[in-house]
Amino acid sequence: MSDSQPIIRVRGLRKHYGPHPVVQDVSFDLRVGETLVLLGPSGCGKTTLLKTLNRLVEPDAGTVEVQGQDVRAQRPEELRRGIGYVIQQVGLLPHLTVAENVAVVPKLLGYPAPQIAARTEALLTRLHLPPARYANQYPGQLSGGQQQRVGLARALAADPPIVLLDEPFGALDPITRADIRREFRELDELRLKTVVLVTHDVTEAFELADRIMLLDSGKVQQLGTPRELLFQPANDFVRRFFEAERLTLQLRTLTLDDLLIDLAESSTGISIDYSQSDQSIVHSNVTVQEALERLSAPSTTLHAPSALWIQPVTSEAIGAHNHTLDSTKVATKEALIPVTLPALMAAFGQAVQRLQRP
Ligand SMILES: Nc1ncnc2c1ncn2[C@@H]1O[C@H](COP(=O)(O)OP(=O)(O)OP(=O)(O)O)[C@@H](O)[C@H]1O
Repeated sequence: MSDSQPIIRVRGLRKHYGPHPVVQDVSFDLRVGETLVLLGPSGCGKTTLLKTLNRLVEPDAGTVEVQGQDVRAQRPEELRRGIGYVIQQVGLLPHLTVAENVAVVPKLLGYPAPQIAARTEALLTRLHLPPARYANQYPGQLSGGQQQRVGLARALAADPPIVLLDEPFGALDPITRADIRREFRELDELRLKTVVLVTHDVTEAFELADRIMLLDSGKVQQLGTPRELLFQPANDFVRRFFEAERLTLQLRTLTLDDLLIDLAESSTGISIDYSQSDQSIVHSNVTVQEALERLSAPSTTLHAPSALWIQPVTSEAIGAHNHTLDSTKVATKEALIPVTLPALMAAFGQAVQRLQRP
């Protein structure tokens, strides 16, 4: 398999249970290292679709290729060795310790004991379960969030190139869930893997996905980046699905980079006291949400800064900034672009309008 070939290739997949179509003509390609989130209302077929990838469900029609090979040509056990799998009900073996649970698959694969021990220790450490404290505990002695981390460590133990996750954070309270999601995003181990994750949580999908597949009644309604689904919805179902959280999602999806053109316009005429000492610098790749929080949260001086200085960090931003400098002559702090709260809000509004235009 060459690098340009998809690691997962699905064509014309269909599955019925009795008379009910559960997966209807689904096709997609996944690139190595990509995270695809399957999103949609309860019962829309997310789990069924996920399980066709590791042959826990056999489709009625269509093909699934993993690493260039039709999965039907591979023995299910062998196929699953290259595919980590995490489910909401974790499924840890209660009579095995944490370390033994993590070691199950590498042991089955006959890895040497010292290699398994080193891998287990490294994974537990990375997942914030210090081995000295947790390796010899039993699942029943752990919190739900800790069990979930062990489940993830177990799925990663044999270093599979693909990981399937079915509502992996579903059983956790919202705070633990947000924490684990952040850890999950920051885990180098997972950045290199191809991940397919099932959720019905829109925020989770937007935080974790490179692309989202939004399903309804087993049919793909749209497959695209979070930004595409938000700003170029393919149909009314997609539009309605994100309606309740639209503003929050827009604030978290757009970055200051996206607003630079609009900031050039909305900053004109706003007077900024450049001498003020409480202004702080943000990189242009932060989300609008983060910038808003910075401008409205109390700073160390117990009041919010009156302005932020945006430091362009991407080549597009630097290009746009040169344009800003020419047109507005904001040259006092050459490398930085000033923004106040009203200017940020105005630019955000303009950017949303611009991006929503067909
Ligand atoms: N083994 C099965 N036998 C019969 N019907 C099934 C089976 N598995 C799933 N279904 C049905 O197929 C439909 C899709 O189920 P699936 O679990 O794929 O949905 P989902 O989108 O993952 O739902 P949820 O978000 O609620 O977990 C549902 O109507 C479900 O009842």
